[in-house]
Amino acid sequence: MELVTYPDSEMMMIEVAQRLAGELRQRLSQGEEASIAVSGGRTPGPIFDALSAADLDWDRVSVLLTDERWVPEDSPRSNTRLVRERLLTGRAAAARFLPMYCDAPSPEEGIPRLVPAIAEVLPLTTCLLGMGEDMHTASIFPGADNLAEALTGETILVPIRAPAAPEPRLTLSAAVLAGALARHLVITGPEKREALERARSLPPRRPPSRPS
Ligand SMILES: O=C1O[C@H](COP(=O)(O)O)[C@@H](O)[C@H](O)[C@H]1O
Repeated sequence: MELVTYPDSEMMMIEVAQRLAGELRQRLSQGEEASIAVSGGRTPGPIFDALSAADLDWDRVSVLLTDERWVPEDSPRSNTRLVRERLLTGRAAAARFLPMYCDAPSPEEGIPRLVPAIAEVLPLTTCLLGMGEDMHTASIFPGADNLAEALTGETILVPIRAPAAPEPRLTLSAAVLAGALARHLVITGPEKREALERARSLPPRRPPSRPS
């Protein structure tokens, strides 16, 4: 893992957006389609603002989330809502969005409806991850009910309930995230830096195999 630090977060957000756009552009120059999974939460908004203006063939790009809270799209907690408002706009409005929420009563019941479209765009061209101060990334939370499956299982989407998460969630598994051709974890502030160091000091798990 290459650790890059920036003097200010504005510069970081712009540079990360440029790197993501470059990875998508390179992939599109080699093939028909590209895919990007992005985190939700409070951090990535400025990256989305910059990325949405990138000059690339967005109509050949699939956009999905790394994880979603099981709330309808009009909820302020919806990661989908953030992506629609800040990323799928401007030039990027031409991209294809693959949902990670549907009107099923639970994530478990939604999975069969959501997985087929996601399976089609794997491996991901690139992936933008965030991290919480409790070390969760995507919605892979310490203490989550399905933590082992999320970390070492071979499924694509994993339902998650965790003490620190107010609602049920769906997350891409570590296998899908690890299978991305490029991965970026973006954090800001000393608390998340400390969380990152804690996470890096943990013993490694069995590396996930790529889902079929
Ligand atoms: O709940 C979530 O949290 C993480 C971190 O979010 P942030 O608000 O601290 O930036 C995010 O990466 C994840 O996608 C989201 O669902």
